[in-house]
Amino acid sequence: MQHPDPADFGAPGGLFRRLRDNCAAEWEHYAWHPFVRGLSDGTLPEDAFRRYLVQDYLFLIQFARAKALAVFKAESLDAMRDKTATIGALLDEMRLHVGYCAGWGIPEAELRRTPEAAETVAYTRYVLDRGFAGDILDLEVALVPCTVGYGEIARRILRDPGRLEAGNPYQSWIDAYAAPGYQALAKAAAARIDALGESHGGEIRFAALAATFTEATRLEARFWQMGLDAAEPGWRPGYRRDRTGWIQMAGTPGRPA
Ligand SMILES: Cc1ncc(CN)c(N)n1
Repeated sequence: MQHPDPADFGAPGGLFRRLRDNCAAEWEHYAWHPFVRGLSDGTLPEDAFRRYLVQDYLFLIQFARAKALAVFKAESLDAMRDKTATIGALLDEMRLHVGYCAGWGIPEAELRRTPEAAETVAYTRYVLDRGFAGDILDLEVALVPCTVGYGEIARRILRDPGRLEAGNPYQSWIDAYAAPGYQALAKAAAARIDALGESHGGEIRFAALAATFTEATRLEARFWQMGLDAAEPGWRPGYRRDRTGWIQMAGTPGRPA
């Protein structure tokens, strides 16, 4: 476990932090999953990352649908405007994603023809279902582990003593989520949960909201695992394959060899 981040998301005592703290073990498993540690130290097998990238494209399409549902469910005209802007930002991000995948040797045609993995279907349809069945707070709580989680993950990686910076093949992915624009988006998402908690009965509804948040967090971790399952078995963070088998990389201050 790492030290607390001074620029943490959500207000102390606010609904976002209460939801996150309520599922601390599940959140830790998501935010510091072996996949994430492999991104940080650069040892994640490329097959795992490619599998993740393709499925993330499919995920983002469904995520845009969920954001559109949030416009429909929004509690005010201002909220409708804000949500509409985030859909625009997401659709722009998808264009970048297609270019990024091309850089990893994955053409757009492959993104389009690949079927969704069971983990992608489970996560995205779960979020949509919470939104269809509930109100704007139910939907935003199902969405928030995604937005804030990646903001926190990028910050954890930047503080990781075992991080490989120079020559890390995943550095541009890390940079995208550590960027001020994404960090501001994640902060706003956590603040919105706090505000909706006040206006929409977060206290009295806590048990149901916590169940949704925890399930979405678990499904995020399953999404990382789906990527890892595409790699050759036996990989662990800090290890690389050579002709003789898995070998541990040289030690760093944070990760002894
Ligand atoms: C599965 C997943 N979760 C979160 C994010 C960050 N918006 C993402 N791109 N993909």
